[in-house]
Amino acid sequence: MGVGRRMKKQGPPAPLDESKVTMLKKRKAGGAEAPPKPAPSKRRRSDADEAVSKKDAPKKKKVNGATPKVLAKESKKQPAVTKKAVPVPMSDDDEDMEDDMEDDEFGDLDGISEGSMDSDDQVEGLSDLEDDNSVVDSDEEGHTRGAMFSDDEDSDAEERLTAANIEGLSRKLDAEQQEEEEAAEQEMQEAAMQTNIAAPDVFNDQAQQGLAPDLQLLRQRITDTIRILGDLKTLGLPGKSRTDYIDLLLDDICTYYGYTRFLAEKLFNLFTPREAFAFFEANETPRPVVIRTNTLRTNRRSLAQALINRGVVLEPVGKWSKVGLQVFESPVPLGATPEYLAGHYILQAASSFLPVMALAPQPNERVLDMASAPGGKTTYMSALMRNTGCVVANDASKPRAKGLIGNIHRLGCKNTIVTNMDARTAFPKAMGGFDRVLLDAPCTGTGVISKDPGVKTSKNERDFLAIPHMQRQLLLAAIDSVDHASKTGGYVVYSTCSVTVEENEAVVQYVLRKRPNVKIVDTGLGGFGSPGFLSYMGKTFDPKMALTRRYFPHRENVDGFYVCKLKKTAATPVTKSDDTEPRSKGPKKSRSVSSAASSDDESIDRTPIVDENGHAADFEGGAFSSFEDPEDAERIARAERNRIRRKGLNPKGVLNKPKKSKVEVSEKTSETATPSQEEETKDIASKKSTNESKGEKKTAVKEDKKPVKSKVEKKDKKSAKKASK
Ligand SMILES: C[S@@+](CC[C@H](N)C(=O)[O-])C[C@H]1O[C@@H](n2cnc3c(N)ncnc32)[C@H](O)[C@@H]1O
Repeated sequence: MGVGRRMKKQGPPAPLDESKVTMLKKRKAGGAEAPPKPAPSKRRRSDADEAVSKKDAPKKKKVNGATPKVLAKESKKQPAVTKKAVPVPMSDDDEDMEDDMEDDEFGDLDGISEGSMDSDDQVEGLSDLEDDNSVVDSDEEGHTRGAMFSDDEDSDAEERLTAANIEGLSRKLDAEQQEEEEAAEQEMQEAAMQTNIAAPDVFNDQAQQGLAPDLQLLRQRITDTIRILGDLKTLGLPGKSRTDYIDLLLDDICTYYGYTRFLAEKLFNLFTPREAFAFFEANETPRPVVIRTNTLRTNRRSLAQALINRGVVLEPVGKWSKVGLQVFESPVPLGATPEYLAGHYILQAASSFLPVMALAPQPNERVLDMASAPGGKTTYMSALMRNTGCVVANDASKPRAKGLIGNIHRLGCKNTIVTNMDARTAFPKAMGGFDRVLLDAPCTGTGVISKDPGVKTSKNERDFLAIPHMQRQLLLAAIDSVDHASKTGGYVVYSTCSVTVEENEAVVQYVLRKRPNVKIVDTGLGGFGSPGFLSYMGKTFDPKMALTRRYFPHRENVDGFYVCKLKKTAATPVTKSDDTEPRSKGPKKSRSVSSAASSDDESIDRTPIVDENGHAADFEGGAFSSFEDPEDAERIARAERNRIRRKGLNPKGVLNKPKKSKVEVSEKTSETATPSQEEETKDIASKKSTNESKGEKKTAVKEDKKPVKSKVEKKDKKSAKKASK
């Protein structure tokens, strides 16, 4: 609450220093030579100033079609069930794609979000983030707005640019201050109300008196319940437990914001009750409109100048990006300006810059963008690589791939190849050995509810099983497609626009188990964002999970996002299915699973897999196996012995005879599968076998029968017949 979120800066924010704006405005009025005067502490603008600027100011359309004041009021007073989030302008690509999506061949990916469909630009990786002095945040103390865009252009140009933009920024600041004042007043009223009521009886249902709930009362009850949960001992009613209060709160959240109980609970569990409320609230307002400068065509200052000349009010998105511009007001549609059509920028959510910044692709590298449409991140990568090297931009959806191609052309990316394949099976078979891979995975979209409120009701339990399953498969394929011996890279970045643990930390944890040849490394995104979870609902994760980053709408005022960077330290060993060599004892030799590797012995990578301390890792029966797991093997053997005993035979005698094992059979059938697919499938099978052996021993025995029956059983029957004769 408080300042409208669209007006709030993104990133670790500090309020805009109004004195700097005032100072520059005065300089503008009094000539460039006018000495800077100290800014008034309370009001930014004199009444005279205000009158002049109000008279002179052209009537500008807010980028979202509403004034910030109105927005703020809406967000404060109106509940979600009746209000709609103010729409963010869509990029041409998004609009084009809407119809196409209907008959998308990937209709089975219904529950999947395309994420924040935007693109990215010139970020030179971590080092640039650290020493980016050219981008000066407007809120930073001790510098003037004259240094807003960069330090490599003459100050006159800067002055003109700033002066043209200043009026809009000044209006923005006024609106912000007014909102702040209103919010503070409301907060004081709420606080006064709350302190008067020692322990409100939230179970006395006044909110639902008629047919429709009284949303004002409902909201009050939500805040009351949260307050009580913060001090249950003192404020809780006798006989009412924490669970009772949480139950009531969840019901109210569902009614007020319009979520299914299933999703409300899932999201609620990520936070404290108070923070959960802030999260649900933030999902009701759109994030700020951000554009990314395409540095293949222009630079940020020139772009800002051109747009300001068209009456757009903007500001650098934050110190963390050299290429982002946050747009506050625009009298022109941002998806149709000459600059847009000329490919000077792309509409792109701020959070979607982050995975590319973490990946930090370098010029002349070979990079794969596994799920790339509509290409916000692909085109950013291309720009960072200065149109050198090669970006393979893949997407499984043909209609979406068309939008991707459109963006690639518009933005002038010449180092990009578009492919249209299912990345789970295509990579690394079709292509491998990349220096870096980005997997911006299809997800449930719980981080972008403000853009797509349909998520509130459309995502069910099945989605939260099927989508993480797909994400795991894709991430294994991403890892297998990277060249661990790359001189410049060897990195994979995994990102989603979802905030659930199932789609983020749990997926990463799964691949760490399956691929001990990768480790989590720092994203290089600095202190921006929160660390990944180290534990959740009784599950603990790799301690390095803290290096992964989470972004939330209510914390950073960006779309909910997750970014994890992995470094591949050794080749992925081949699984048995494509290992034609006899197995030797001791540390396993590994083989690069590139497309060539599966067919060409020359490319066998014999680098032993080492752990972080450089010791050869022993994967016998370990992370790369499934039915080879000792406990599975033991279960299978026990079931087999029991089966033979039930036949009245001696298991020792029968089992010593040579026979075909189930593992061999299953290997043959899965010969065509890629390693990642195969392991994922085996993993599910292995889980199944564990469940069966726990509760359904009979089924397990029955399943084990098949491969053995053909040879051993027939022999047994024959010898039994002979004996009876
Ligand atoms: C989050 S969106 C990608 C957004 C894109 N990275 C960007 O920044 O513009 C996820 C994409 O994954 C694609 N996708 C879904 N399943 C896939 C698969 N098995 N292989 C490749 N792409 C897939 C979807 O078509 C969708 O375009």
